Order: sequence, then structure tokens, then C-alpha cells
Amino acid sequence: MTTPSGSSASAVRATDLTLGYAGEPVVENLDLDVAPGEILVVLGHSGCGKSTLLRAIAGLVRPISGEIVADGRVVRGPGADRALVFQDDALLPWRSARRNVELPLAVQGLSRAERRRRAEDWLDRVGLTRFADRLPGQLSGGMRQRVQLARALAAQPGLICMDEPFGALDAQTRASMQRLLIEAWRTSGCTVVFVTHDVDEALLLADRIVVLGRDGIVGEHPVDRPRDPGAPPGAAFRSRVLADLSTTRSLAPVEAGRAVA
Ligand SMILES: Nc1ncnc2c1ncn2[C@@H]1O[C@H](COP(=O)(O)OP(=O)(O)OP(=O)(O)O)[C@@H](O)[C@H]1O
Repeated sequence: MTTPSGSSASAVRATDLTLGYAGEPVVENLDLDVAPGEILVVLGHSGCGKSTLLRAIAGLVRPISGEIVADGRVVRGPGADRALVFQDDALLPWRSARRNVELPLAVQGLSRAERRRRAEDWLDRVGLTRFADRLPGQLSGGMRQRVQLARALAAQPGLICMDEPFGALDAQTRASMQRLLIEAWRTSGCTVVFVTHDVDEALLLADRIVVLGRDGIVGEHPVDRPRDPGAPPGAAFRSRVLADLSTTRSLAPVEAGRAVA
């Protein structure tokens, strides 16, 4: 694959990948390339294996067969080069927002002063400077997601895996988080693999959308002018994505714009 930078390296390459639990396959024979700096959105019905794929890329699920190479190395477990952001906030409830953001920085061995500087910088970028000393339980759901995003980005990972990170938020907060992600991604230059059920979210964020079915990638849709508010993907593009989703219908029905359980 040729990337926007002209390099032929992939940020992530999955080859003949079969994933599952207790030897039972969930995703079979998947081949996938993610280009450096790309936002790749993975769409698919509930249960098709999106989270499993993301967790495998993050190193939390071991392949039954095949392999994943991230940043030139075979993935054998979690690594500081790959951050994971979940829908359910995964913050430590007894640590302040700032100390949650500092957590992965401590693992990277940064000095206390540098950890604090970076955490404060990222909390500022996500608009939470005033809330840095609050515990997660004292923050709204949207604020907790912003802390998660700050924590992921502060560690400067090459890759962020996002598993329906905004799925539990109200429409307005969700829209502001999507804008925030795009801004943060622009300044960080990292690669993002983003899982969602929501076709509209996929159209808004993606450089490329892949639709996942049980036998691997059912369809692949590069967006002509990604994230251009003046030229969003049109109805024909959306219909093609929905048509791919409907081919995986055996797993679950499709509503307009949204794959559901
Ligand atoms: N820890 C686990 N142990 C056993 N089976 C699991 C485990 N996690 C997921 N599964 C099964 O693997 C399949 C794929 O699950 P996964 O969560 O990857 O799907 P998904 O596409 O992300 O679904 P959703 O959109 O509903 O989150 C499902 O049948 C699920 O029940």
C-alpha cells in the first residue's frame, strides 16, 4: 500500500489473521493494512469481531493464526506505541484526572516534572485545565472521555485504537468529541483505528472505511476528501457502505445508518 507520505510501510499490517476465543474463530483469514497517519474506521454489525480485532492490534488478544505487525514489529502483547480508548471509561477512580493522564507516562519512565507538564498540556488541549484535580467520579461522561483521549495522546503513541469511544455520549457531546479527536489527531500525526456502529460517525472521521464481516473485510471505501466539511461523502458513497453492511446481515439487521444487535 502506498501511503499519503509516499512511503510503502504500513502502520499496521494483519496477515491471514484468525481471531477468536477458546479456539472458536470470530474473525477468519483477515488481511488488513493501515497506513501511517491514517484514520481507518471499522464498521460492522454487533458481534462481527470489531472489538476483538482492535484488542488484537492492541496486543490484548492473541491470534489463533496469522499475525499482526505494528510499526514494523510483530505484536505479541500490549506496548507503549499502541494506546487503546474504550467506550466505558477506563480511568482509575481514585486518581485525579491529571494523575490518570500521567499514568502511561510513568510507565515510559518520564521524570515527574515532564509527566506533569505533558499531562497539563493535554488536559488543556481537551479543555479540562480547571478540572485537573477532580476525580473521575466528579466529572461528566464527556469529560471522562476527554481525559481518556488526553491520556492516550499524551503518551504520544504511534497508534490509537478506539473502540466506540463516543458511543455512550449524547449527540452534542459526541459531536464535540469527534471535532476534538480530529484536532488532536492533526497535531499528533498518529494513526487511528476507530471502531463504530455508526455510519455517520464513520463518514465524518475516516480516511477509509472498512466493513468487517465474519470472513474478513467485506468492503473497503476510501473517502475522497476526508473530513472536509465542504464536501462530505455523498449519498451514493453512503449507500455503498450500507450495501456492504447489509451483506453481513446474517449476523444482525441494519437500520438506516446504524448496524444494530
Ligand atoms: N472474552 C470473550 N470470550 C469469549 N467470547 C468473546 C469474548 N469477547 C467477545 N467474544 C465473542 O466474540 C464475538 C465478537 O465479539 P466482539 O466484541 O469482537 O464483536 P463486536 O463486533 O465488537 O460487537 P459489538 O459491536 O457489539 O461491540 C461475539 O460473539 C462475542 O460474544
